[in-house]
Amino acid sequence: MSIAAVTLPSICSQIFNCAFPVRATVSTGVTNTSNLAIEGRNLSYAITAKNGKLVPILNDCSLCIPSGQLWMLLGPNGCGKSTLLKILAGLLNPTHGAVYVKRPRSFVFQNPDHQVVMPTVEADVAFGLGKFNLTHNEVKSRVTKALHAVGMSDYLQRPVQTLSGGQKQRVAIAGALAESCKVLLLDELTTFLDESDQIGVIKAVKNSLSGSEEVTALWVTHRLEELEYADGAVYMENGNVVMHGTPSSIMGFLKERISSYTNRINP
Ligand SMILES: Nc1ncnc2c1ncn2[C@@H]1O[C@H](COP(=O)(O)OP(=O)(O)OP(=O)(O)O)[C@@H](O)[C@H]1O
Repeated sequence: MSIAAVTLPSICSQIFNCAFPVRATVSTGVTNTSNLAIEGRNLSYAITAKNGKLVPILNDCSLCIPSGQLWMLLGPNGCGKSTLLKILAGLLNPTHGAVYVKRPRSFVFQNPDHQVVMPTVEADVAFGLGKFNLTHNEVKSRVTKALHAVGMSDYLQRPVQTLSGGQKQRVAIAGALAESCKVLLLDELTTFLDESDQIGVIKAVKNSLSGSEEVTALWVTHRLEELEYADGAVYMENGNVVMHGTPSSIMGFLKERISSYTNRINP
């Protein structure tokens, strides 16, 4: 499949049955008029090097992700995945372009030991709810529901230091869900996990999207096998969004790439 066949506007119009773009833009972002949870348009990001020169990290990246779906953000080391995710999380400001992400949004970090801060699972998931002025019963109900969504109901009183890496990631995701987060931005959560923890976390994310409230997840990964759990994927190289589409179209494209590379080095 050629890259041109799956450019962003064609994918957006296939998914949403509309032309791209169909919305008003303001200088600080994008006003969303369709059922998109995440939209980035022509996003660029550069840093200023010590010699004062601008070093481009992202070049004119566009993507759109429908509500209620799990999408993967894939690409080789250093292509800009985490930078793009941080822009979507509001942790970095793009040098150019417009971004819309449904609120509240939550960024979950790679290292499971950086995720959990309280002594028990229950206290950790409840931690972020302090700002909402909820009753004790409301807190309890949100914590229970969120832990159920990630398959951790039986761990309510567990000291967090006794959890595996994947269980810590699931507790962190439960914390975001308890806060009624609409968008989960997940940065290479499975990097430090063994295979069973890895699958447990992906399934927990998938399950957390199937509830009544529409939660959307964007998952950064290196692992192609994780694509099978996704509803869609964005593939990046060298600071560019190269392709945006269904997992099978991305997989086909990557297989073609790998086989042409293999043919070149081993004719
Ligand atoms: N603050 C910074 N200063 C200098 N270079 C940076 C900075 N932030 C990112 N970069 C560079 O930008 C490029 C993209 O980094 P980024 O972390 O977004 O890539 P990535 O695709 O997430 O990589 P990985 O898969 O290895 O985590 C890399 O070459 C990185 O070294």
